[in-house]
Amino acid sequence: MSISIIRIATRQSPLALWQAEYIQQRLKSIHPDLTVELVPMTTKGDRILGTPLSKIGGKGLFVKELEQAMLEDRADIAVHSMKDVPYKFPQGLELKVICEREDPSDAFVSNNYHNLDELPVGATVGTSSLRRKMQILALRPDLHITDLRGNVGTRLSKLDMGQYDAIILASAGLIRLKLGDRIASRFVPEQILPAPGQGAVGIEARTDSPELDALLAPLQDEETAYRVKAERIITQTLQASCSVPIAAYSTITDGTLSLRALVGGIDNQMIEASAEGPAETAETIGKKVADSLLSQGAKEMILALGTES
Ligand SMILES: NCc1[nH]cc(CCC(=O)O)c1CC(=O)O
Repeated sequence: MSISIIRIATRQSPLALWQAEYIQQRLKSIHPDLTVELVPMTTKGDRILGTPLSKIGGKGLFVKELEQAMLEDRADIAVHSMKDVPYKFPQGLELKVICEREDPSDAFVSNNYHNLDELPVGATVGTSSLRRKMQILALRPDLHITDLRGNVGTRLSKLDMGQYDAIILASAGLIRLKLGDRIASRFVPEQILPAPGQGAVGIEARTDSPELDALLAPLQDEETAYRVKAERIITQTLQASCSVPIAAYSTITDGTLSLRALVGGIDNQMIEASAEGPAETAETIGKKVADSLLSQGAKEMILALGTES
């Protein structure tokens, strides 16, 4: 029996819908006879908006309902921002493909200032990401970092209402929503190292679907897949939840993958490691960097964070 329809489980935020529609269009253009439908749903993460993510159980809250739908055969695939996908998949589901990466950088967004250096002493910067917070404070210890949640549009309106001098968002999300003109400047990885997988979307589906796998395979971007694989090994090896400030970013030049990662602890302590090698050995490179972080006490730092507040 051959597959004639693919149902995409999706959240209803503008960014989630963009990603689902992007995959819908790509699948349709590769397989013109295929019907590709969206199955919109609301997740727990969408319902609880007032509390910092790190306090309510993390990013997994945004994927559970989608995963349930696939396991119960109400949907066939889910499209994720790779940086929001926990490293562990539930029994019966797996990551199938990783698509081409958008700009992986973090963006400085402000109506009054061009970059971090221009901000006056003690200015207020909005972000709920511990990864962004630790790296901004390393560059500018004087700044006040305050929480900022909600989807991209909500975050921008909070900036526009004057609650923050600047906010930090992923460039990729802004570009996809055609809000790229809100980017005042982009951070280079030496300033703010991106989150593992930032800017890449991936597709999750049931493990027992070889026919579906064949339909999805052409969407894979090999370079991005190696890079994201290397970056995600860090989170996986350290078994870090999203309440741990972790950054990992890699590039591939002439077949050589270079990976750098950071882990933050209490009192703005920060450790880092890097390694490189042939792109096909992405996993080994990831493990090498993770081992170096472990030997510098990453595990103890993470445990200390957990018992902090
Ligand atoms: N945490 C929310 C989230 N998840 C994915 C993106 C967009 C960038 C991407 O696809 O990596 C964003 C917005 C942001 O962090 O500003």
